[in-house]
Amino acid sequence: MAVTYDDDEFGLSSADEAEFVALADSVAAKHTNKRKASNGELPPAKKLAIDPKAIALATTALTRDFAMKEFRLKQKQVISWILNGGSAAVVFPTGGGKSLTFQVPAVVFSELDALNDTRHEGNSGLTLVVSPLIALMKDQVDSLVRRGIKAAALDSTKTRDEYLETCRMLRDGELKILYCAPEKLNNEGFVEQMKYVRGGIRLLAVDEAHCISEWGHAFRPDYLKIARFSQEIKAERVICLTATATPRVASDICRSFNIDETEGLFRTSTYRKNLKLLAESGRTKQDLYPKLFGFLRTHPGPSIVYVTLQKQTEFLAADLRSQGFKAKAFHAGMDTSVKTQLQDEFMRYDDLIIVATIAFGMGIDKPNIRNVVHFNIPNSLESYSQEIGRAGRDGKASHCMFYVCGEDLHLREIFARGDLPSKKSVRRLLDDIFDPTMMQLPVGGEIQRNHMSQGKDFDIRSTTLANIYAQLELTHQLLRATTPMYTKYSYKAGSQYTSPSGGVGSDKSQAAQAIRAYGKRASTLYHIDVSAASSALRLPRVDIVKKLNEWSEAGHIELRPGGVMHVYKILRPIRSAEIEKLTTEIYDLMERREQEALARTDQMLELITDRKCFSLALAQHFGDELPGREEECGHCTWCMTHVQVLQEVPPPVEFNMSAFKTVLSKIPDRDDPRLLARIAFGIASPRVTSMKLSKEKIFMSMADHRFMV
Ligand SMILES: Nc1ncnc2c1ncn2[C@@H]1O[C@H](COP(=O)(O)OP(=O)(O)OP(=O)(O)O)[C@@H](O)[C@H]1O
Repeated sequence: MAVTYDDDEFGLSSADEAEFVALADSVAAKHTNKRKASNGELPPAKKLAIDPKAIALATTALTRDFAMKEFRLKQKQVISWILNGGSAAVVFPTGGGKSLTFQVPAVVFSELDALNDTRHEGNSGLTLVVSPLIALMKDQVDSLVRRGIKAAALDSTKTRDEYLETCRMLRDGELKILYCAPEKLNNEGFVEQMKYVRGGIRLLAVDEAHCISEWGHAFRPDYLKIARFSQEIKAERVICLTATATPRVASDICRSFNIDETEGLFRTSTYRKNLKLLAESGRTKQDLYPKLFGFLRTHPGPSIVYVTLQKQTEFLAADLRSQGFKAKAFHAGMDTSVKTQLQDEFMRYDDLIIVATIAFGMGIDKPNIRNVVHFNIPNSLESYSQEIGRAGRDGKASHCMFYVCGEDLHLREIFARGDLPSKKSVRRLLDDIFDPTMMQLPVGGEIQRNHMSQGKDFDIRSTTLANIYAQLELTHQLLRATTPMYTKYSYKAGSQYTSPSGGVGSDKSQAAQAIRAYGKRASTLYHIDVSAASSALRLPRVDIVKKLNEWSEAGHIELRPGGVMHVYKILRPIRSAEIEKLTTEIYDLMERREQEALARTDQMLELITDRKCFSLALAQHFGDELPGREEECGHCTWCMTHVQVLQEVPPPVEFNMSAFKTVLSKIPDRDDPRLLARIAFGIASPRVTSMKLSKEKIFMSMADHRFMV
């Protein structure tokens, strides 16, 4: 069984690559002069005195634009701090209303400017929101636009016309809020565009800000670049939002964005008194099925059951249906249309159980979810807290059940250990990045590297690879990612493509000729290597990409970009002798991350196996207490029974030499001991996949052993 990882649905955009560079240039040129002070620097952000007028405007906006009666939690404090010129970190629980803390200021800035006569119309600047989920961005933009607020998102789903309209609104200073994915910050054109946006970046909002912390459970290298981006675009102020931040992660966020930790950190209690945190253990997974069925029978209502693997969602949903429940599976591998339909159904019905991977839930704002069940061990206390936070938003009693079983530990260990390559792999990767040709290049020169093939060649997962590049970029300041390129495109051709007189046939431009000459047909698809065509014909590749996009938008072809080539600028020279040290530093850091990932499982288990109130333990993990400093919530499994939940771990097994010999007999390679251990334990990797081993009997044949043995 190969482990399929679920991740958020975000990605590099296809249609915008060529457009962005060209259009950003024109926007940049137009506004360069307007915003720069005489020394080329922006004037420092002007701090407003705390202004009751600002709060009055915010309150009016709340009712007028958002149709809400009053502010919740610390929304008002945050908004006034932001309007006052401060940067903030906001830690509100899931569904706490974080979005409003940047949306209200975004609307109010221009009104405040008019009132104080500080800026002319159209110069009130932009609120830029960096958010990892395309679906979430879309929901928020749709809802803002419905309310008459000028908002847009830049992502791969946008048509050319939508994109151009966004650019026009930016130029005219009409746009109030722009959403983008963190990957966008690698796009040079975009960074330039944001540097010179009309009125400047008044507010940079960073959603899911815990991803910037290396101590966080969901660290994402692209997030590390946001702090640098914020400085480069001279954002006047920043707001970082998260539902889960331990004190250490919150400090990290504040430090990265220069946020005043005493005054600019707004944290509200994570404790939700209507959530009953429950746990039960079983010796085997089989023991837990009847318990789950019984629980769902006695606790009816909309429910989410979280499992780890995509396959499990299907199996368990089928099991539940056979027991008479209305249950459906959901995971990231499904078609977008199916996922959207499932989400709609879940919103509509009051008896549907969704069995899902972690891909389900972000952006689901259903008030009456009665149960959130974890049928496997959650990733971390942070994920657990976020996932259970989806229950009972209507304030009514809801149940959060965690079924724990020793068998699941293996699965968690697979996840925790999957990202660490062998040290040799890291060294080979670095030798490939810093190859002799690269070493000859001057500072400022560019190198191109294909992550996909590097991952395969050196047996490193794509997330790990991105991490290593981020370290080279931010920690070691050797490289800097710039706009990635699609080297290869595939397309399906419509009748217009082949007709000599149609729109495409009559196109005699050089780019059109290049496509016709280099687009090679293979069954139903044409494939074109844009870089090869570009260098052979001495034609800028951007022209070919533009033409492909143009035909695609006109409906003549159906375009599918592929083969991303990452482009890096050289920031400083490196000597060959440095590479060994660099390898050790990078490897050591990744090894530490592996240990932290393992520790997160332990923390998750301690929460429910300790002799302690679950709600208190969870609150304390986030640097919080129960209201009134109570020691017990009174409604978790511990408080209700005062009996410890025992996690039944299978006893360790003796090392099985014959099983190991079988592994050795099937794998002739002896260059990487970790590869052998991975196969025996059941950890997939690019090399394991390319050797087609994950379906072999030896794969996971020693899953009952400890990995380190
Ligand atoms: N002051 C308020 N009064 C009434 N409803 C509010 C208020 N603030 C926010 N809401 C509503 O609460 C819901 C959750 O808000 P929002 O999506 O901003 O939460 P969030 O903190 O971003 O949650 P998540 O962590 O899940 O992203 C939304 O439906 C929003 O309209």
